[in-house]
Amino acid sequence: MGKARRKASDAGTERAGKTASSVHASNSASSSAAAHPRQPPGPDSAADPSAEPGSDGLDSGISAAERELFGGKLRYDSSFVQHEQPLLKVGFWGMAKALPQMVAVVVRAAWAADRRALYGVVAAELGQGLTAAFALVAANRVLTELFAQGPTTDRLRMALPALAAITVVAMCSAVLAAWSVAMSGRLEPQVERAVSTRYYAATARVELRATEEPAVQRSLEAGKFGTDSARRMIGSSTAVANALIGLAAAGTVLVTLHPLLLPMLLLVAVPKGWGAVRSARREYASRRHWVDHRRAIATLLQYVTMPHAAPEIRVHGAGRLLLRGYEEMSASMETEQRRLAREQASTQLIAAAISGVAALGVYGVLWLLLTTGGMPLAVGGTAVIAIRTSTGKLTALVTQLNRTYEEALYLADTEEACALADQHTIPTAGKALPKRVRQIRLERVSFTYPGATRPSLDEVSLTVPRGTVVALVGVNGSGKTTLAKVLAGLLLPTAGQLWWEGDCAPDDGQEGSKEGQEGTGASAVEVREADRAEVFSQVALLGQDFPRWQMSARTNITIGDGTTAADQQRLEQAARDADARTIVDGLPYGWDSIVVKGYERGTQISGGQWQKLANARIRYRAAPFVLVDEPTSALDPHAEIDTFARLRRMTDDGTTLVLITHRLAATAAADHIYVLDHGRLVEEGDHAALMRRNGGMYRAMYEAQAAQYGHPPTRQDAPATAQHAPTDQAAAPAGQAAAPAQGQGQAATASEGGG
Ligand SMILES: Nc1ncnc2c1ncn2[C@@H]1O[C@H](COP(=O)(O)OP(=O)(O)OP(=O)(O)O)[C@@H](O)[C@H]1O
Repeated sequence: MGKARRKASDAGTERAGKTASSVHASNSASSSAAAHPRQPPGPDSAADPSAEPGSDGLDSGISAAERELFGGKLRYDSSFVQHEQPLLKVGFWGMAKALPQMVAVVVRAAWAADRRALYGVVAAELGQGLTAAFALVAANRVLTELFAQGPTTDRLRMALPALAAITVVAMCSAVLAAWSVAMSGRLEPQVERAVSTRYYAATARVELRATEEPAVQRSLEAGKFGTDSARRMIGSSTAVANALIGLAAAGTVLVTLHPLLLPMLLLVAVPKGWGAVRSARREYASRRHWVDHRRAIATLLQYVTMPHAAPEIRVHGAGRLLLRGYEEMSASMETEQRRLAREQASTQLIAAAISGVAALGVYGVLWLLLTTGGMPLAVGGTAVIAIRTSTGKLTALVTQLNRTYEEALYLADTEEACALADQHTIPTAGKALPKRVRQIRLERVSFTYPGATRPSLDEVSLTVPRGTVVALVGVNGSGKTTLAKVLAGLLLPTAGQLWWEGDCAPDDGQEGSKEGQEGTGASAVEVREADRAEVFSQVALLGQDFPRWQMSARTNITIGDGTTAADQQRLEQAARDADARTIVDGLPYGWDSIVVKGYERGTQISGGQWQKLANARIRYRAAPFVLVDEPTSALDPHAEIDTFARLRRMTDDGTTLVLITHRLAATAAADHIYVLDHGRLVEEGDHAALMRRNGGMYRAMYEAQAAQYGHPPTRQDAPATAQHAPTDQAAAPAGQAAAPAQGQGQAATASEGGG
């Protein structure tokens, strides 16, 4: 029993740890904690674990260190705690009634994953129940022979067949138990994989906007914890089945031997069952109440060993602060564990005492029956054996039922998350894009993030013509990144329309042509109706905080095209184009080097080198629309100028570059510049035109930057840095001519405000 409880506890700790890593991975953890401004309890509350958990479960149990380090109780906004109360509320019979439904979920998953293994587990468990019943019958036979009249040797000889049967049955039982272990060992990882694959595949297809909704976010987060619950449920359901079958077998044999034996068995077993339930609940309640504390401790320790925190840990003395917090918070945990152990011990003692009294009564009744001739001695002996084995089974049943129920709640979260993910999934069908996309055009596009009070994009109208460099400029928070995500089809406009416009092949029967354009060979598909997979296939993205895949240098580039097998030639070309080849040459294992430390073949690369790899990744993708957000923020001046020149050259083959950068020297070479402010398009034009605009936002930003170098620019000239940009503007790609008339009256075009 203790072992089983320990296991359940481990599972909980594992969960807490798992969440801790999420906390640690996301800066939002602390902000989330801050989002729950609670009045902290007095400093003694942690040291007074005898105090009942707070009614809201939030305020009590906080230590001084936790308050100092986290500004309050560290409560991660994860709904993995949402089922803790129901579990505590549901009684034993409630659990028992819910059992078939719970087990059905996992049986269905097992059935789909590996039927033969499932049959194997079921057969082995049924077989074990039968062998247990057989063993009791054989034991009864042995006792009957032993208590019979006659010389001892004769009685022993008579008992031999039954003894042999017991041996054979014990062997069969051992083989069946081993078979069950082997089959469930085969089944468990398959079920876990099936559930995980379903969950992660569904999650990866969710619309980006939906993931911004707190309810969806929470549900998807909660679903994570049920993936390994499916595996654990195989074990716990098997244990429940085992205990049930064993009990049924023992009960049947006992009733057959004497009708009074079954109620007697229950009299002994029920107190133990009560003790098990009470202990499991108390442990669960304690874990629930202290889970945040555990997680906070885990977070502290993770920081101590995290490479990116290492400098501050040493130089700022942050390590000392964390370790002090750890010691204090651990001391609170130890006090709680001592309290729990004391209470568990007393429950065990009470249960054992009641059970002992019941056993005394039972043995008294047995004695009475035996002495009055109401029961043969052999049957009495069998009853004692059955009572002993059955109490063990009943205790196991209660513990495992508790555990199965808990796991089933987490699994239900996963099921719910999958259903929600399916509800918000990116559609897999849609209209095909024009064969030759000429431009992306936004018509009064607005976008508001879920829960936001104001739009991040406000009626923006603009055009991104194929084969040009389009720069998005604006102060922090003006909506540039949001606009890039809308252009990429990741965020759908909450209002307005986004058109992918181009030419149809003469006879391709293209649907979605705009009215009035049919028959002209022109076509436009609105993004909501478009086949989104096709939209994504047109786009390469390099975000501000691009992912740094903890994988090989090769994969960090080839992952740019996850739909095809890695191509070495394409890889080499992409690396050369992004000036990343020299980085790979310097790595100890070349392309196979893992670009983070901590693994074999692992090595650390610099921030700028990461950025070059990411630049190579978008080249490897070879998509016609490339959206880059601050692609040079970590590069040295020469590398920066060179990278912008290389990016500019991408348009030579008709690729479109949407460039977001605060380095206005680079935007000077763009074909068209859109200036955003508070989500609105406020200016547009090329650099020279925008610089002629008196009081213009672009000009003000540009001049502020240039002044840093002590060389205020003249209004018309392109800056000196821009001259480093390739001079291939002369070979302006088709479609560029359409660029200046894009703002459609919303933004002040540079010529309007020309000074
Ligand atoms: N996930 C989000 N949820 C809610 N609001 C968001 C989210 N992302 C951005 N915003 C808000 O939208 C607005 C525009 O943000 P965006 O990241 O597009 O600006 P930006 O111009 O790219 O800024 P920066 O120059 O700092 O990168 C900001 O007010 C920001 O707070």
